[in-house]
Amino acid sequence: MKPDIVLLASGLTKQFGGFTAVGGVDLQVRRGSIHALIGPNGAGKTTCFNLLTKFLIPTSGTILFNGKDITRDNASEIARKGLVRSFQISAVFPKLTVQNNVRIALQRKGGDSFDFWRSSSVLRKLDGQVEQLLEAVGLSSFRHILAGELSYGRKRALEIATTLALDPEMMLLDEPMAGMGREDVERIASLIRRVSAGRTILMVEHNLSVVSSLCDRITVLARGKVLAEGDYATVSGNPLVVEAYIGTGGSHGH
Ligand SMILES: Nc1ncnc2c1ncn2[C@@H]1O[C@H](COP(=O)(O)OP(=O)(O)OP(=O)(O)O)[C@@H](O)[C@H]1O
Repeated sequence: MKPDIVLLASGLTKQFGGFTAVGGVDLQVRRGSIHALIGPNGAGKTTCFNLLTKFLIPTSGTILFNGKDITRDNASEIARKGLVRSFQISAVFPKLTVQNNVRIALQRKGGDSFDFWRSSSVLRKLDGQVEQLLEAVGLSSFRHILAGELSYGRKRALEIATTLALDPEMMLLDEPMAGMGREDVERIASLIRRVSAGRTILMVEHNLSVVSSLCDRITVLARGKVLAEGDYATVSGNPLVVEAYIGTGGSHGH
């Protein structure tokens, strides 16, 4: 049986020269949860995220995915194991239609061979999957639009579709709401809630109202360390968290 803790980081540390950006972070992400990593500016969220998604190599510490050590794996190795970072691995091609972007993502998962294209039954199956994914992210009526012409929020929805095409067990989202207007934020939040069924999601997110309504569990980082952890009510009521946010002028750059 797979462990209840799908992603487990222990003593995760990253130093840049003499500066410790992340220092001894322990993180446990429970299977099936939506988990957020928050914290004031410079807390080490991005560095931590890059360590977990293998964009950076830790100075020390270990990362286990489904109980297996992935500390030394690269980004494509962990993607094959079911741990996929959205918005990076799933690049969107702006000159292709929405539909073809999803098709290519599915084709990648399928192995990308010549035989693949020759079999019409495989092609029909693929069409069905494209349809399902477009529907899942609310882009069915935009299928023939070039991806580059989509609004910002819909582009993000397309990125989620191309990530879902890989059918990841765990999705890592880097600030999914960054740069969005309120309407898009609500649309993407409900999309994330829908696609979280049967998966685990870890996200770095600055928008605290999104975090409060979407996430089951929140880890607050400050100065490269875990300051608090729990549900939103617990962490937002923690005086250390309030102080950390006030001390650095908040997380929104005001
Ligand atoms: N490549 C690097 N070289 C040197 N220092 C770095 C590097 N990357 C990050 N840092 C430093 O590490 C600290 C943590 O940065 P990080 O970007 O992880 O924080 P963050 O919580 O994501 O901040 P923000 O909310 O502002 O994006 C910062 O002080 C930053 O200047």
